Amino acid sequence: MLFVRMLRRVGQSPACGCWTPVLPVRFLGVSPRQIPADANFHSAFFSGTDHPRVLITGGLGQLGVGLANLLRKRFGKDNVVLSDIRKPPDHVFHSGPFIYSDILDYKNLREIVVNNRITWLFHYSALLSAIGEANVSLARAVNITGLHNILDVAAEHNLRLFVPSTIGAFGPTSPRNPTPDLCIQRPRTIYGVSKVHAELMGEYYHYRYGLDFRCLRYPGIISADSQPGGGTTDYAVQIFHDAAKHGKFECNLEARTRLPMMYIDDCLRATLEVMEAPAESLSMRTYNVSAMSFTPEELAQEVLKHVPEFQITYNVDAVRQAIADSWPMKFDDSNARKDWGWKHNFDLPELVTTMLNFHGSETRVAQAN
Ligand SMILES: NC(=O)c1ccc[n+]([C@@H]2O[C@H](COP(=O)([O-])OP(=O)(O)OC[C@H]3O[C@@H](n4cnc5c(N)ncnc54)[C@H](O)[C@@H]3O)[C@@H](O)[C@H]2O)c1
Ligand SMILES: C[C@@H](O)[C@H](N)C(=O)O
Repeated sequence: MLFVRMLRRVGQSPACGCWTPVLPVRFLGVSPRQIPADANFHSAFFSGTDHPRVLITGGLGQLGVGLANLLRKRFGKDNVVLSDIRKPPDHVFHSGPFIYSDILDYKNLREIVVNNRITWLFHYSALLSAIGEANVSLARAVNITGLHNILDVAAEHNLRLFVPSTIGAFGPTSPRNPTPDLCIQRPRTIYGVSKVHAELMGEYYHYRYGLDFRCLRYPGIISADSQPGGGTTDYAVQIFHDAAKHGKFECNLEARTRLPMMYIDDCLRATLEVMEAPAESLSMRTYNVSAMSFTPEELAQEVLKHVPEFQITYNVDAVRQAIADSWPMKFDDSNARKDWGWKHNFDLPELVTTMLNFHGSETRVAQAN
């Protein structure tokens, strides 16, 4: 299929001297789709009763169902459409609108946005760091080509767009302890490269076309009722299942590998908060967000307080270890705290108690308490 993009310049903004909304328009067939020159791309206003209509892509992964639950509580069940290319389990299918959406299919994306009158888009589809290294061409397609489709559909339909980035957007030449928002970003994974690309493209679309792009760099996210999708930080989720069930865990990272981490409730709340923040409060469009930072050894010590017989052993995965060694050890998120009031609720002790309470009701955690 031939995609041709037309850039339409409509004049210069007096405030910044930059071009005011200039739109990429895709031609599918012969008729160009044009958007009124006076369209407001910076912020859509929603009153208390006029909620955003939300689409979540890649929604059946570790984070999407939790995000849908949070957004449905806030905006109403029917205003949040979850989508993925996989078949949803029964409880997800019955919990609110679900739709098939392949982000590589632009026409399908556009149909969904139009038919559901979408105004906010949370773009969660991706291949994560470890699985991306095992399948570089698919990661490149989903994480880069897919992102281009998302940016275009968001710009064409005046959506507010959230795209998560990651600690993986930094590399061995970045300052690692702490890692600030603005510094060298030369990641060595296809995942990291695609996320730096997403940050830069989103910001470019913001400054060039007025797209309301918002992005947080998440740490490794730890969740109790959803499984991670093939990342380097997955050990910090699996350890709780294994500690509660078997009283032991084999870790695929070295004992002293320090990485930034966050409990899922903090991550999803940060996501909603940055999307609801007034545009004037955002001095940047891509922010680090942080909560805690620990090593497998430190995590195991905390688990031991709840599961006295717990044992951790190490069988290091060379690919994951090399990735982890190139990532930040600690994240500097002072800009998020200053600009839109970010504040985490879960530190290591609360995280471990919460995770083991979830997994432990009929296991050795319960017996120990
Ligand atoms: N989980 C974390 O620790 C973490 C940390 C930092 C950033 N992030 C980012 O947050 C987002 C969500 O992460 P996650 O952990 O839920 O990921 P995940 O790997 O668990 O889920 C990704 C989803 O994308 C879907 N997907 C793959 N190809 C697709 C396609 N062509 N079209 C539509 N969907 C497709 C998959 O089916 C999957 O359900 C990702 O962008 C990820 O990079 C996650
Ligand atoms: C850190 C994050 O992006 C993901 N959990 C990964 O390890 O790939």
